[in-house]
Amino acid sequence: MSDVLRLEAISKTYGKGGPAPVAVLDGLDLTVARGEVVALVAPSGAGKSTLLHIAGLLDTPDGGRVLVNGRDMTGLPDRARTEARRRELGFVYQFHHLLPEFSAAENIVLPQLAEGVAPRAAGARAAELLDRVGLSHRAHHRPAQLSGGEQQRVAFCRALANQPALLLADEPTGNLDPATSDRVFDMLMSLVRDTGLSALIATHNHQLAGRMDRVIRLGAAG
Ligand SMILES: Nc1ncnc2c1ncn2[C@@H]1O[C@H](COP(=O)(O)OP(=O)(O)OP(=O)(O)O)[C@@H](O)[C@H]1O
Repeated sequence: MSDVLRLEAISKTYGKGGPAPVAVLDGLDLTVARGEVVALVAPSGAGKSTLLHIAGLLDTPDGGRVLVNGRDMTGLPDRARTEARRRELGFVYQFHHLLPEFSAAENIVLPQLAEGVAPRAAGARAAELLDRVGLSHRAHHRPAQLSGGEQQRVAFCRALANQPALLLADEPTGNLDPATSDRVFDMLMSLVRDTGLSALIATHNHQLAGRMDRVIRLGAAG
């Protein structure tokens, strides 16, 4: 079986050894299989961001193992983790975090150049991705010239630019009004499905969660 992501017995406590430790994750197991789209539903404070940071190699657990594409990332030096993050993972956040001084296309080209892709090929990939989300006509606009939904669609393209093995998304449409959220989420899902991408997508929206292959609930409610 090939799991793109495997979290084994993950535990995390903030402020360990201090006066007010907060145990957030305690022996958590989670897998995302190749091609699978998994929803992560959690009440506020249950540890969703903590989990995504650990899965995204941005934070380390106190105990347990993180495997990406079968490779144990636990205990790797920072540099190797950063490299794995850039090569294998794509991120989408609630807010787009696009570079304001660059155009939509440039925001998708830049991460590819950082990975050594030739400028012409990077440009072609950006154009193809923008076309898929219906934004070819906005390629040369800067983020401030785009609507919230358009900005988020560009952020999806950027996350997919280097063809990651796994997409991690934290409330990717949480910042948008409900109608726009539905439309933009549809685009994300078809982009993910068309490219056979695996994804772990945190959302408070149960309707959106229900459209994914599997729902994982964290914490008591959810
Ligand atoms: N650096 C930290 N030090 C101490 N406690 C922390 C720290 N970061 C997070 N926490 C606590 O850990 C718990 C989980 O935080 P986390 O950000 O993972 O929650 P979340 O599920 O993403 O919440 P939300 O949906 O509201 O963003 C919360 O109770 C939070 O207060």
